[in-house]
Amino acid sequence: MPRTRKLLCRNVWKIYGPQAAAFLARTPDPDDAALREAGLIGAVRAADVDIREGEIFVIMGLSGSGKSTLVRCLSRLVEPTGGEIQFDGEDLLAMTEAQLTQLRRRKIGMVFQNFALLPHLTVLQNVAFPLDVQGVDRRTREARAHEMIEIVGLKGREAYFPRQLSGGQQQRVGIARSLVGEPEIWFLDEPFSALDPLIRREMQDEFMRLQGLLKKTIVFITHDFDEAIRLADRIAVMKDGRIVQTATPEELVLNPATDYVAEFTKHIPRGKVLTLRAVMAPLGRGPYAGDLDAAVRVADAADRIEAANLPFRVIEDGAPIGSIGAAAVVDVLIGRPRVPAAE
Ligand SMILES: Nc1ncnc2c1ncn2[C@@H]1O[C@H](COP(=O)(O)OP(=O)(O)OP(=O)(O)O)[C@@H](O)[C@H]1O
Repeated sequence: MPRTRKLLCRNVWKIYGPQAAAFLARTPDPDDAALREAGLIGAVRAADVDIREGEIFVIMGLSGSGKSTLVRCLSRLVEPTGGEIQFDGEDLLAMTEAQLTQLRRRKIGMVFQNFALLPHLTVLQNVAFPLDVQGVDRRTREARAHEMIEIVGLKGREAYFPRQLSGGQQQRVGIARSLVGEPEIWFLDEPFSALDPLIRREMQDEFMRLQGLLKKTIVFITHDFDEAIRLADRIAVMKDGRIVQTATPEELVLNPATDYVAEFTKHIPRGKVLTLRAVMAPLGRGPYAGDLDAAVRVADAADRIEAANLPFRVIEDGAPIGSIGAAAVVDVLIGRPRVPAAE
């Protein structure tokens, strides 16, 4: 996993209601009762987030858990009531309005659930719009917009208006527009929630393909745990304004921190989440059918492993670290607990 830190939050709070800042100064870690008594809403409570360059960081939680508020705090679209936020090592909360505007224009791309396209502009004009605001000349911005439209698969529809496009196509325009300024960090707030399930899956695949090309740092909000599992390098699970656990999908499934997290992970097919590293046996004497990467998910390697007569070596950083055979794969797929033996 990439290590350079992109965005750091320490003890971030967003409390809505009268004199929230003074209240937080007096009561540094208010519980439910203290907030209720003061007539305040703790939308984000003591959030710690550490987002690394190039990762897909998903914030997952049910409606009202504080996801949107937290993400808006990260770009100061919402002013945090307390805490510390660093963007590329710079103190976000100390920035002036002008610095923030520059930061949002040049470094941040955003996509929302409701597409938020400008209805009277064509696809080309919508995608080029952020560059227009930045004062980029027409030739350059249209050339960039054409490039992005092609990347999201809408070539040929440049002259259409949003109303002439399907929901999935409109969201592709939103995605192209959010990327046209070449942001360093990409915030997506429930971008696919308004789409029907089939199109939604297609857009998730498309999103992963784009990320393979662009390798952005991504903060992705969803209330759908399946979506989180499919897309995330790491997931922060929120409940009542608090982050209850931040972990890889695999860690969440193997070691849920609370019953609440366990409830989400319960129905997730293990093979889709567990990697070969998590289920492999010690290295034996061989012979082996071949090598497989330790980070591959069991479900993705299952066909190959089951079709072979011999086990595979599991490789990490070029070195063999274990072995995996068909029996172990079947155990994971049917959810049978097992102590792995060397193969
Ligand atoms: N401007 C506001 N004034 C008062 N309370 C607010 C405001 N914005 C959000 N809240 C409250 O903060 C809490 C968190 O809201 P938020 O929108 O961040 O949740 P969410 O997890 O993004 O929900 P959803 O998935 O429904 O968008 C909710 O209880 C909400 O009612």
